[in-house]
Amino acid sequence: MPPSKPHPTRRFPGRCRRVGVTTRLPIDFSGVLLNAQHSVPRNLNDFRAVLFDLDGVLTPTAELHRYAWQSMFTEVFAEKAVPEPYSDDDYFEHLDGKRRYDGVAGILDSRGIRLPWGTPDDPPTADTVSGIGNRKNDYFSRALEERGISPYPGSLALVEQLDAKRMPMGVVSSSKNARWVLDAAGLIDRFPVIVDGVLAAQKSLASKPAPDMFLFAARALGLDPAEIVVFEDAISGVASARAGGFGLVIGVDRGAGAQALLDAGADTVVEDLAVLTEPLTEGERR
Ligand SMILES: O=P(O)(O)OC[C@H]1O[C@@H](O)[C@H](O)[C@@H](O)[C@@H]1O
Repeated sequence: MPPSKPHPTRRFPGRCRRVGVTTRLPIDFSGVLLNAQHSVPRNLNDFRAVLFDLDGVLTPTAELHRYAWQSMFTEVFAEKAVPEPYSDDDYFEHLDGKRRYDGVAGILDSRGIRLPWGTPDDPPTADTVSGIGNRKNDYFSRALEERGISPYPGSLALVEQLDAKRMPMGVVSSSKNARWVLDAAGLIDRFPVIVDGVLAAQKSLASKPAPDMFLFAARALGLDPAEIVVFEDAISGVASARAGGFGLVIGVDRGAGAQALLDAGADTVVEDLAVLTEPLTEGERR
């Protein structure tokens, strides 16, 4: 199963190897929606690293999570005869961007259901918050295995351009499957810093919208949050980066809604990271 899949678990050093290189990120923001409440620089020359959320920012796995949550909660709500059916609004309000069991607890709470928390080892049949979360993980794992995953082309292009400029980059994802997804998408070697749901559990880092996971990544990079750009598609994730005092928070609208992301504290919202890539030169196009 994904969490125990044999990945080359890299322990990231206290300080990212590539930090300290003075990098320039000459991205032009003209034409991109800006939040009038914050002053957004015209370019990113003052920033020294980039942190990406994973599901819905680098890879279309938010779709798989949505499908898995919907399948599992439809089943569980039927078993428990819950009158208000599960809907996509539940996903964006209670689950998107949050750690697995926090999401389950949020939805159950919204329906007035209280269950024991259980432990991460609970089987998918257990009537506990953890058991229900693990039941969803079975759906997610099967879907990922059957369908596979590739990065969004625009996200891959931006990551490649930043990598070429030796920009330090990291991933901050609530998912315990993050390393599996990054590996399957061929991205894992791009990121010297990965803060995922497994590490968050080990270090007791609070779920987004608390800033803990992003702040942990900033410390691993050896940088002040104000020096770092964050890309996030979840309302909870945008709020988390804003609460952490990150220098620039770019919302990626994959369904949460541009206004909701701006309201949560995004400086700007894009629909795809491709709009931030530099155009290819004639030679590169050939
Ligand atoms: O159950 P996992 O793989 O640990 O993922 C937890 C959460 O991870 C987040 O990245 C996703 O946005 C959520 O949809 C998901 O529920």
